[in-house]
Amino acid sequence: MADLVEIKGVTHAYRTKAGPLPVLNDLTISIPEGEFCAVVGPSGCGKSTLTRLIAGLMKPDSGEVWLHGERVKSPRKTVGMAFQNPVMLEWRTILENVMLPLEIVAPSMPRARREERARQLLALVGLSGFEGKRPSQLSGGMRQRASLCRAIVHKPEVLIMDEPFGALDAFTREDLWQLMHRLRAEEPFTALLITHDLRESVYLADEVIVLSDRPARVQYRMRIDTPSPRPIEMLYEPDSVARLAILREQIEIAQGRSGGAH
Ligand SMILES: Nc1ncnc2c1ncn2[C@@H]1O[C@H](COP(=O)(O)OP(=O)(O)OP(=O)(O)O)[C@@H](O)[C@H]1O
Repeated sequence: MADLVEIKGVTHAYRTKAGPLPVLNDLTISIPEGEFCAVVGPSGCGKSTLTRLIAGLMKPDSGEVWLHGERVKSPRKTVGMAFQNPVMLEWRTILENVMLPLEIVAPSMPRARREERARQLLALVGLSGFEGKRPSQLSGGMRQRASLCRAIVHKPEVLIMDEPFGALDAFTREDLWQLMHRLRAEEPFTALLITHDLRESVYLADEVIVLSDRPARVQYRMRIDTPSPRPIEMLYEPDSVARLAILREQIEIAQGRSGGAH
């Protein structure tokens, strides 16, 4: 069976005043249904560009993007997205923010059902009692929890996350990592996570993909077969420490900084 997300030989360059800026170079990545894929790579190598291509917000110069066996040619309503700074509408309550994708994807769903679904997810992430608050009344971590609910409320084909935990303090970040595993157990999804945090990639992903410097190509892949949910202590085990060392070295190679001393 075809994988849920298929990126086949994608090459792309931005047109800039200074001429073409090649960002992706014959990139091929597949994510099977229900898997969690993390993409790491040097700053500016083209990771966010990849998320825009999957969401159908841009078309590649060559190559193909497929979702659920359908070629992506225009923006997809059925993709869930979460970013570093969640864009929440201040004039709507948290509950109404979370319900938003359902209004777009399932406009005929009765309001009571949309509300029930949003409340159920908010309870799952520990935000019961905050449904009526405005986004500015929540902490950064709470806003990110709500934004994750909004990203999965409509059961998206794929959940795309671009540095969603990057702006949070270390403790809140680890809390949210654990929450991701709980969410996966309750609400199975297929995910692509862009991150600069190697520990995050090892703790969360079934496969970690290291991209080379721009124009990005797949430089290295690592499978992590530890079943989800994973205890946070996993990160301190020798297997994880060894994986982190390999990934770190791969990033150094991608940045052209490896002296081969490791
Ligand atoms: N619309 C655009 N027009 C021209 N150049 C762009 C555009 N969007 C991104 N770029 C450039 O393309 C390159 C890749 O950008 P992209 O945001 O995909 O990288 P990234 O890996 O996500 O970066 P970071 O890790 O810093 O978030 C960068 O050099 C960026 O400046």
